[in-house]
Amino acid sequence: MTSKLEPEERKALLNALEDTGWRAADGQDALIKRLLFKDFSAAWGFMSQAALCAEKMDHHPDWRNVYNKLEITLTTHDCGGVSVLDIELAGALDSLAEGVAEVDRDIGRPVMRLTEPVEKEKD
Ligand SMILES: C[C@H](O)[C@H](O)[C@H]1CNC2=NC(N)=NC(=O)C2=N1
Repeated sequence: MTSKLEPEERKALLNALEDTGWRAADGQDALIKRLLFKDFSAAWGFMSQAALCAEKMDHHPDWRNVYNKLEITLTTHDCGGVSVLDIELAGALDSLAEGVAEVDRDIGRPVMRLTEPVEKEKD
C-alpha cells in the first residue's frame, strides 16, 4: 500500500512542483493544476497521450475538460492523500504538456462551469 508523503517531504516536493503550476488543492488532500490549450483538439490530444501514460503508471488523473481548459487533480485513493505516485504522475504530465499547453495560474477563479447559469425568466 502506498503511503502519504511525510509533511517535510511533501513540502519540499510541492515547492519544486509549484514552479510548474501545481498547487495543493483546497479542501482535499490533492494536487491541482489548470492548463490552457489552443483549442479542444489540442486539449484532447494531450489527454489521449496522458491517459496512455497514466495507464502505464497505473495511476490516473481526475480531470475536467471544458473546450481548451483542463483542470487536473491528483490524489492517491489507497492512502487518501498525496503520495509519491502523484508527484511522479505530475512530472510525467508536465513533460507531455511542454510546448502544447500553458499553465493557467489564475487558480483563484471559481471552478469552471459546464454552462453559464440561466437567468430566470421574469413573469
Ligand atoms: C486497483 C488500482 O491499482 C488502483 O485503483 C489504482 C489505479 N489508479 C489510481 N489512480 C489514482 N489517482 N489513485 C489511486 O490510488 C489509483 N489506484
